[in-house]
Amino acid sequence: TQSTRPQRLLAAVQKNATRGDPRSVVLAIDQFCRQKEWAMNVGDEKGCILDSVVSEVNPGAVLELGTYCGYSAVRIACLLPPHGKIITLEFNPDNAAIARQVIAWAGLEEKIQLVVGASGDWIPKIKEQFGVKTFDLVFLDHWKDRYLPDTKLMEECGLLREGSILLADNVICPGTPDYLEYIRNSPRYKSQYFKSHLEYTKVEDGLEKSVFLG
Ligand SMILES: O=C(NCCc1nnc(-c2ccc3[nH]cnc3c2)[nH]1)c1cc(-c2ccc(F)cc2)cc(O)c1O
Ligand SMILES: [Mg+2]
Repeated sequence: TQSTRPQRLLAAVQKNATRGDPRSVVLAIDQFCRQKEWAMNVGDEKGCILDSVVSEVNPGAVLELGTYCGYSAVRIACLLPPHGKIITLEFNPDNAAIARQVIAWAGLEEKIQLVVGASGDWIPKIKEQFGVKTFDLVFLDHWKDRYLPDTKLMEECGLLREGSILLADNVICPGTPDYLEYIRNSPRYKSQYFKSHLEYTKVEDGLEKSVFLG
């Protein structure tokens, strides 16, 4: 039977990356996506912006919405402080199964908690289920029409504190117009746009970084 793109991406990781070496996993995925098949990872160009934000925030608790194959979860987990953890949410169980194996190849199972399900269902349960008070950093990279409702839900569930950082992928392509309009006009956020390109292409895209002011 025909393999899927995530399965071929995992095979490239297992062939070209060194077990337990997260940076070699990131490199193997970027090479696969540049040389073989495009895939919707945040990628190397926007990934450098992600790295700089993670390093600056030095987060103890990270929430990622939209795991896909685990590329950004691995990239973020590499840079966490010793007790830092990331909870990452994936909707599609087949993608989650691939992401688990990518995360295992990188040797980051202890730092990355992968959860399968819908953000709207999970966000209200995170505090009790995972003993998290608030998140220092949230990386939004899931369905683009969920960025705004899930941001409002995180506010309502008390998952954000004064100084929490939201970093949103794809605010230009595919685009998240309602989220951008809200976050850039809300007195409760201070936002900054980082112009870049859609992963592995010359198409414009960017990351929107927003500080929750409480
Ligand atoms: O759809 C994307 N990403 C979403 C994956 C996901 N993985 N998990 C979820 C989830 C997780 C919990 C959820 N709860 C409710 N919906 C949920 C969706 N969503 C995406 C698409 C593109 C893209 C650009 C140009 C094109 F021509 C085609 C595609 C680029 C990107 O960087 C993306 O991130
Ligand atoms: Mg994305």
